[in-house]
Amino acid sequence: MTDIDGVPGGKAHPSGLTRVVNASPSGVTRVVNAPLPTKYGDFQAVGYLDHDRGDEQVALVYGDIEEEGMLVRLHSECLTGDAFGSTHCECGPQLSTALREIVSEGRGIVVYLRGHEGRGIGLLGKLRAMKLQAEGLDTVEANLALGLPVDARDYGVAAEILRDLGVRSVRLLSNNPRKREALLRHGIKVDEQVSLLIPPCENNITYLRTKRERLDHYLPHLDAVVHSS
Ligand SMILES: Nc1nc2c(ncn2[C@@H]2O[C@H](COP(=O)(O)OP(=O)(O)OP(=O)(O)O)[C@@H](O)[C@H]2O)c(=O)[nH]1
Repeated sequence: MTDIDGVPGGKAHPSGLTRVVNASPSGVTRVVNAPLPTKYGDFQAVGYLDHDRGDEQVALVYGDIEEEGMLVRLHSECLTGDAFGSTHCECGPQLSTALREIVSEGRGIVVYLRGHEGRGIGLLGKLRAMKLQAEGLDTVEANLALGLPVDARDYGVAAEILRDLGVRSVRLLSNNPRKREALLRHGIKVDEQVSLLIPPCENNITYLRTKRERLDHYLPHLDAVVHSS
């Protein structure tokens, strides 16, 4: 068990508010731990600086950290879904469900991945892709029509953050097999992939079917939905 305030090599920042830990060789620095009470439960927000990309990253930690088998969600940033409640995708409900499941388990971590917006093509790229989807392309075709990769996300920073927190193996809350493969590649064991199935709605059923058919996401619950498109 690792206490996130007791990181080896950690030292109190003169401000007394932050804790600065030496940069790890892999390029993330833990900058601050702050209590984050939420409507789901009381988390610790652990803030990191990613030196390679310059991104500010955050991990939400609930309960005591275990080295093995932590329930972990790697959540790709989605301003439209997470903050605005867009029903184009299921990102918002996936985030809230993950936070709830972690609280109900008593421990777990959400790594909220900045720089992953739009599967890595950025907010403006995603909005342009959404416009093309409204005109009839699917989510894969839309990225390609813009001359952008279908999925440009890298999970190296997520693995570095998990390692810094003292996590060696996870139960991964995700329907995307590529996240599992990416974590394994970056040296974090995945004991289990725990699906995060959100009931579809009229606005996202086509998008979800595309993710299942073209991006290999595990979404068996879509079979139960009457085909409307
Ligand atoms: N390019 C693009 N990205 C989108 C679109 N809708 C949502 N996203 C982004 O997709 C990312 C989430 O990826 P998904 O493929 O939905 O799910 P995932 O994270 O791979 O898999 P799960 O772990 O099961 O959620 C977020 O960064 C969203 O901003 C879209 O229409 N086009």
